[in-house]
Amino acid sequence: MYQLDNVCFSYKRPILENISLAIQKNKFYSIIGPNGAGKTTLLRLLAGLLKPKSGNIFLEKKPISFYSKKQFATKVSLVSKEYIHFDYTVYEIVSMGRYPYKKRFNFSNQDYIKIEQAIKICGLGHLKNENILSLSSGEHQRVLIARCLAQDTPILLLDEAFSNLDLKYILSIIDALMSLNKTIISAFHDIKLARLADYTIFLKNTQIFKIIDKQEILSSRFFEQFYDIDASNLSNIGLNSILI
Ligand SMILES: Nc1ncnc2c1ncn2[C@@H]1O[C@H](COP(=O)(O)OP(=O)(O)OP(=O)(O)O)[C@@H](O)[C@H]1O
Repeated sequence: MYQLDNVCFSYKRPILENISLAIQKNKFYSIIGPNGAGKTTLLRLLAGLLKPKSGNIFLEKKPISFYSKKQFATKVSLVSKEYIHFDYTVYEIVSMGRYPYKKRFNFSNQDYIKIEQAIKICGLGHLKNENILSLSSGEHQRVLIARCLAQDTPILLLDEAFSNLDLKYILSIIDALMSLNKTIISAFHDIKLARLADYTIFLKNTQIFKIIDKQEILSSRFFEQFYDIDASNLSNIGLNSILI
C-alpha cells in the first residue's frame, strides 16, 4: 500500500532519518514513541502535507506527488490534532468529508448515506445541528473522526484521534473502524490502545526503534528500554498496569 524508502525529514534538526517501511493493505498499525519522536511528522508525511527532505514515499507503487489533491483525498484521510475554530454545524463539518466526491454543487444519495453512517458511528445524531464551537473537546474530536469516516478512504491516518474520548466511544469507534477493512495507521500514547493494532511501530531518536506484531509479548523490560523508565517503580505507585 505505502512504501517508504529512506525517508528523511528535518526542521532545524533532523526529526526522521532513513525511515524505510512497507505498510500492508487492510492492516492496523499503531505508532508510539516519546514526545517529539516524530509521530505527527510521520503521519503528515504520509498525508502528503509535508515533503521528505530526501527519500521517497510511494502509494500503490506511485510517488504520492503523482496524485492530484482530489484523487489523493479519495485514498487517504487524516484525523489530525487540529481544532476547528470556524462557525460550522456538526453536519457541515462531517459533510466536508464528501467534498472529494462531489459532482458540481450537489451531493449524491451515496454522499448523504456516508455522512449519516459516519454521524451514527460517532454518536453525533443528537448534535448534528449544533455549532462545532459549542462542543466539548471529546465531541469535537468525534466530529473530526466522523468527517474522516464520511471521506470513506481505504487508508485512515489517525493522530491521537481518541485522546479526548470516553471509554464508551473509544471502544465503539475503534471496533467500528476495525470492522471496515481499511488500512489504519494511528499514533497513540496509550500503550493499551496501541496493542490493539496488528503491528506497532516504535519511533525513537529519529529512527524506527522496532516494529512488533501483535503476537509478540511486550515485556515491561522492553518498555523500560524504550521509554527510559524504571518499571519497578511503577508497581510502587500502582501504575504497573499501564504496561500490561
Ligand atoms: N513546525 C515546526 N517547526 C519546527 N519544529 C517542529 C515543527 N513541528 C514539529 N516540530 C518538532 O519536530 C519534533 C517532532 O514533532 P512531532 O509533533 O512529530 O512529535 P510527536 O512524536 O508527534 O510528539 P508528541 O508525542 O509530543 O505529540 C518535535 O521536536 C517538534 O518540536
